[in-house]
Amino acid sequence: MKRRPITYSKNIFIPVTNVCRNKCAYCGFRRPAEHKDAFLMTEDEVISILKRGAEAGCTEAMFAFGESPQDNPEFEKRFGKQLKEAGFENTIEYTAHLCRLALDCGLLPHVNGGVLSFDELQMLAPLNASMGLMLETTANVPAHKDCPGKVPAARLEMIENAGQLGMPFTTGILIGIGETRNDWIQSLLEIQKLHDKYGHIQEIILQNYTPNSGQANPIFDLRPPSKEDMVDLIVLTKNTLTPDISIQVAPNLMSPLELIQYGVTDLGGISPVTIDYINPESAWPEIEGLTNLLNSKGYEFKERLPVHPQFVKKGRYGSETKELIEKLADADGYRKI
Ligand SMILES: O=c1nc2n(C[C@H](O)[C@H](O)[C@H](O)CO)c3cc(O)ccc3cc-2c(=O)[nH]1
Ligand SMILES: C[C@H]1O[C@@H](n2cnc3c(N)ncnc32)[C@H](O)[C@@H]1O
Ligand code: MET
Ligand code: SF4
Repeated sequence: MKRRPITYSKNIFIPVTNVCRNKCAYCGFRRPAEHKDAFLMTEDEVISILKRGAEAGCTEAMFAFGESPQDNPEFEKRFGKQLKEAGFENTIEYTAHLCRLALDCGLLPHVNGGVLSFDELQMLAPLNASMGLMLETTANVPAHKDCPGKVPAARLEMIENAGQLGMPFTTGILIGIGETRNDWIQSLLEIQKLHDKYGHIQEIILQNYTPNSGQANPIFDLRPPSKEDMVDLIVLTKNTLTPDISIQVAPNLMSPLELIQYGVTDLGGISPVTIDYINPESAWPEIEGLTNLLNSKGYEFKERLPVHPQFVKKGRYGSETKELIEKLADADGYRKI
């Protein structure tokens, strides 16, 4: 029997702001608003990355950034003026504008800005090919101390809201953060439950916690998963979720060659242009080399859009992305070559 292809999306990563209301112990991306390296990207900075992405043939602009930065008065003090002068009340309004710029440059937005309210989701949904939020885990782990946005119920609620809005959605679980194996199963079951209700989950990311030098918080209860842990998780996922949900691992965090045979179907966003701002020391593999390697092992490696083929074929994505998706997709819903 012919295997289904392994897919990926050629993307750019736009980290709109690294200020965040949460303090995840594993995160090396966040900076306190008063820190010298805290930033809110300017429109010109974003445009410059968008242009480089378009030139390199990317189709996805992934906006991943700190959650509700304006909850922090220091953020308002330092960046409020920059936002207001650009004409925006808050980061989400600004992100909507950046999504429009991405579409103008020929790139399809995928926003993951942490927990968003229903109204915020509703504002961004038409401008996105798909959206995302990692569930992380259904467990209350110490690594999520002082993280209002990592309360499992808040995350599940947003994933449910995205389902009500009909958005193709990426979620996932992060392992090695103090959870148990039973928590993996509970997390998978909650994700499947929402998918049974709304049919909107396009992929589940199985992310292995990876230490990096940016971590500002004291590290407790964190353990980088072994290859064996990831294999167990992949097999569990394959046996728990319906097969219409892609199983994604990040090829810069663990060698995909040793994992794909267990049921991985997707390698997520790979960028020829930007680094992975979440794990900056973990370089992206080069796409051509990875393609040859996978082909030599008998796998087809196929480029998709940030919205998975079955949703492309159903016309299910943000209304304002329709024209570009129709231009970029082939008859099977993959990227046209
Ligand atoms: O480069 C990254 N891409 C991440 N992506 C993007 C992902 O790799 C792809 O862009 C999606 O498959 C959409 O095509 C995420 C997307 C989400 O919706 C939620 C979480 C992530 C996490 C990461 C990440 O840590 N690094
Ligand atoms: C964007 C996503 O990146 C994940 N994330 C955050 N920090 C790390 C890390 N050190 N290693 C692996 N994944 C991480 C979280 O799951 C978040 O939701
Ligand atoms: N801060 C958000 C979250 O952790 C988005 C990804 S991390 C920059 O959910
Ligand atoms: S992982 Fe996301 S939510 Fe957690 S501190 Fe980092 S930026 Fe904030």
